[in-house]
Amino acid sequence: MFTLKEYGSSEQLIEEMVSNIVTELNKGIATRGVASIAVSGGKSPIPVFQRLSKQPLPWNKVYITLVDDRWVDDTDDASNEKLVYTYLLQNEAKLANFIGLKTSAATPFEGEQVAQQKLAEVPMPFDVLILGMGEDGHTASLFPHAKHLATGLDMYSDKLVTGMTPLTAPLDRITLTLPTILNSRNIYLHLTGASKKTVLDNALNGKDVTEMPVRAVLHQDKVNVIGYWSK
Ligand SMILES: O=C1O[C@H](COP(=O)(O)O)[C@@H](O)[C@H](O)[C@H]1O
Repeated sequence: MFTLKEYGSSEQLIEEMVSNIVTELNKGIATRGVASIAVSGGKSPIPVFQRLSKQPLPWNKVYITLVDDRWVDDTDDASNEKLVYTYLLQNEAKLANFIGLKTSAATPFEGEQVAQQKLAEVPMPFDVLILGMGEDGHTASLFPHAKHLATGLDMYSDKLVTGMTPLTAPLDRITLTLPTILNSRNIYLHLTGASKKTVLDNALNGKDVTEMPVRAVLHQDKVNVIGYWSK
């Protein structure tokens, strides 16, 4: 089920989203002794990471991973892993356990197996998984009309990750598959700006997941998805 929360300012959105993340991570730690969160890359998460990194939590009991990454070196500005190190694994959150998806393989397709083994260290279901959405309707690195999209969307597959070559963006990627994304207790879809609201409305009003892969997350009844939107 999808619910949209709209905020008057991005500051209000970030404050509430971070407070909800902290609540869910604390709940996970109280119940299971550990908690996990999968985060997106791109630009939208930066202020969330900055605020989250300062929250008092038993961070040594928190596992952080990525929903996707670009197949670039971790020193490259396009690397989502670099983004997490720069903005989230700071301050209090320095103590968290981070498990990235990138490996030393030459391509994400060759790296899938090792990435999958790394990911097995992260407690699942994720307590929280945060998604973004591109103007083309991609989420994580599930890209419209991409060759490996069917693999990524296959709910009967036991693959945790798949390589992806987007047609609408540069760089090969590795991404969690849809069944892995939906193996979450809470999914938050973080959107900023009027144009993303229009894209979201289009996604909610149509069914073709090949055209807009984010629909596979919006139109499912396995896990509640909360959209956080502000101008
Ligand atoms: O390429 C990517 O883009 C999306 C959206 O990023 P945003 O900056 O427009 O929010 C992101 O969710 C994904 O993780 C990233 O790899």
